[in-house]
Amino acid sequence: MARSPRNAVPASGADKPLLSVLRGQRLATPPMWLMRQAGRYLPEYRRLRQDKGSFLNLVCDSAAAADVTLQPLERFDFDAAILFSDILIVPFAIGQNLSFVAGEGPRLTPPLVSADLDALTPTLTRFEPIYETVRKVKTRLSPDKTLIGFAGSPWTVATYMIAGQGSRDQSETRRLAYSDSGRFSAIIERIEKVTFQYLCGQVEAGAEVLQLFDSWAGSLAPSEFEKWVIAPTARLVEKLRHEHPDVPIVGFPKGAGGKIAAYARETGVDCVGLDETVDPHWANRELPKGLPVQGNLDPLALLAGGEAMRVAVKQVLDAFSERPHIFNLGHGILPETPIDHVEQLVALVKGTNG
Ligand SMILES: Cc1c2[nH]c(c1CCC(=O)O)Cc1[nH]c(c(CCC(=O)O)c1C)Cc1[nH]c(c(CCC(=O)O)c1C)Cc1[nH]c(c(C)c1CCC(=O)O)C2
Repeated sequence: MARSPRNAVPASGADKPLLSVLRGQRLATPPMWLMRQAGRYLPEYRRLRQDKGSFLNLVCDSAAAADVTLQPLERFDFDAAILFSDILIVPFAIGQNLSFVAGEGPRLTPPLVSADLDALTPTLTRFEPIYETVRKVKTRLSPDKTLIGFAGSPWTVATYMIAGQGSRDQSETRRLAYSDSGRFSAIIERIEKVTFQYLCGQVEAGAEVLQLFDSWAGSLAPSEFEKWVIAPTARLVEKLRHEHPDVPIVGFPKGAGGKIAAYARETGVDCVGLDETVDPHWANRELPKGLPVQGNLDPLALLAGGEAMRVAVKQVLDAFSERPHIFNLGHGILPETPIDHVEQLVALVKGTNG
């Protein structure tokens, strides 16, 4: 099925390569950014992070979070900045307590596996510092760069809210979805509603693209995937589209394998993010013609660097040479990644490596 670009390119976005690709144009040099590009592999991030004490303090300090958002663009010729925040700010605003335990990951209390949704007191003012970060970044961003806002998908956010933490196979959440689908639907719908408000707030503050991170999309059986990944994402995309028709939406159903084709056809996203386990040639064959894709270099190829990285980069570039493509990793950059490998990657993708 051929796909025509949904939006005409407005004058304000005409000189932003990332927006051009999201509107269906193929560029000879793909625009690029890296998931988790602001983070622990950067010494300047580690310094600021230490000064602020906790990750949540850093996220809620708009001036510092704006600095962190822009740090990677000061070093590398990336085409986009991604708001420095976290997908778990939504459960925080829905009323769970949020903390990040060093070496163990996030904690949300009370976990909804035992607590009732109605016991939580929504506090949407918890979004205010994030919107302020967006405004601050926007005033400092050069005109050819794009600011990406984001949220987690309802399914992935639900897995954290229910377990109260990350989980290996999301089994508590998958079990609840089968055993009490009414209660589970209510949780999904609450997340969907608050995420919609949150993303609209980001756009109103200046975000130009939205990405939905669905990190645990891969853990669901196909019919459950339809119910809890595709349907809520499609509803969210439709509402956002109605409110902000010019803002492209990238969906990233990590680990979804062959179900990515249905995701691309049925959710209405403008671009599909691919993780590194997806064969780019398969994706190019199976995804709707003309649909932009984002990805999907293995973060470990970047970590390894050298000839292995060069080969892997070429495979990704070649596979998507006839489709609108945003170059990215298949998942977040690893904290141990050497900075000079990132420099080499940018040179390879941008063709400035001689
Ligand atoms: C599942 C998920 C989370 N957060 C996110 C996801 C979806 C993507 C994915 O699958 O990685 C998304 C996220 N988290 C962060 C961003 C910022 C923007 C970016 O640079 O991409 C984004 C887009 C910052 C962060 N979020 C977190 C850090 C590390 C915090 C620190 O500095 O200690 C950063 C930079 C913390 C976090 N946040 C989360 C976990 C599980 C953890 C702990 C694990 C870890 O430390 O990597 C939840």
